[in-house]
Amino acid sequence: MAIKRHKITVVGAGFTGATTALMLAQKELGDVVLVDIPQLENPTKGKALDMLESTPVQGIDAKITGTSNYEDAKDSDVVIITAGIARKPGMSRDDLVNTNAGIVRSVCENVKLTSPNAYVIILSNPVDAMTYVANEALGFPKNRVIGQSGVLDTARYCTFIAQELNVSVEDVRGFVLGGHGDDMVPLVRYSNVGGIPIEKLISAERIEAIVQRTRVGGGEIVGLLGNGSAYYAPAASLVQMTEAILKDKKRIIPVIALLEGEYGYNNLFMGVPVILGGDGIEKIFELELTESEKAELDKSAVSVRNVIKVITG
Ligand SMILES: NC(=O)C1=CN([C@@H]2O[C@H](COP(=O)(O)OP(=O)(O)OC[C@H]3O[C@@H](n4cnc5c(N)ncnc54)[C@H](O)[C@@H]3O)[C@@H](O)[C@H]2O)C=CC1
Ligand SMILES: O=C([O-])CC(=O)C(=O)O
Repeated sequence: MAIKRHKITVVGAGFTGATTALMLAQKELGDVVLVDIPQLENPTKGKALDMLESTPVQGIDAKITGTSNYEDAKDSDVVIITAGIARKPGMSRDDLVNTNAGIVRSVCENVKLTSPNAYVIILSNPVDAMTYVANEALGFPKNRVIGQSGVLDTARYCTFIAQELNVSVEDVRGFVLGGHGDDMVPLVRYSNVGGIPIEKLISAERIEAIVQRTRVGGGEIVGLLGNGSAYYAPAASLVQMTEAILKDKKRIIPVIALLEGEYGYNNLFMGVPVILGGDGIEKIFELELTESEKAELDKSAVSVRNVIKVITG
């Protein structure tokens, strides 16, 4: 049988969705279908066509199409969900929960019917709770329902460490665990630069400042943009996750996964380090945590559960 290109659907053709579609095409990860609501069908087609017309200039082979019809997205290998509203200054991600739960649920009902074998990556906020909602609506095996938070939060953390030391971002390694809220848990003990623990290179006071800036990193961008939230780094994070799956790279990265006993939590979707490869979430790593790290993770887990309670009652 002829080898076919991968098919990747991005639901939500707004800032994050459109940026993700372009970045996916630029990496030639597959053909991209951009889906938005029927009222926005023409602008969605227009964005996709504009991107497609950039491909000869960029020297990339990828079809990019826009639609509001899930039949066009049929049998996608990966579906990325960015549909929903974004926060504005003064709002928390949790303020989006009721509106976005309805949107994510209806999107997932369509995805379930048209791409039953897809690996689904959720971005819509509050993302831990939205991954829970997606899982309920999809009914897919847990390795195929994956939320994005940790790649982005870790990227921000590593950016700030590289800036602090004036070294290459390529040499910075770290992990941010927990929910995608202001009580996320950057793991300082597991962070290094070129193998050197950051605690040997940066003062405790400056590390604490980096941790705090990471925790409110999304809010920093929301404050600067004034009318929406981050999209370049979130899109890059989604592309890294998609690439890990489609190329079976077996990356070790933090994603939002269903926890069934890991770290002592049950029936909870939250950010933990996993192997992400051709079968989605292939393994969850349970890192050894100190008492204070575990207490921070517990606090973050309580926040995630409280948001889920808003929708489940
Ligand atoms: N988890 C994370 O790390 C991040 C999450 N986000 C979240 O991603 C979401 C999208 O953010 P942006 O792209 O900046 O917002 P945006 O407003 O630019 O785009 C959202 C798009 O979703 C579409 N949409 C709404 N209902 C839909 C439906 N039922 N079906 C298909 N499309 C639908 C809208 O028409 C709009 O085009 C927000 O909830 C935001 O908070 C954003 C950045 C990072
Ligand atoms: O802050 C927001 O609302 C969007 C987001 O999740 C992020 O950029 O981390």
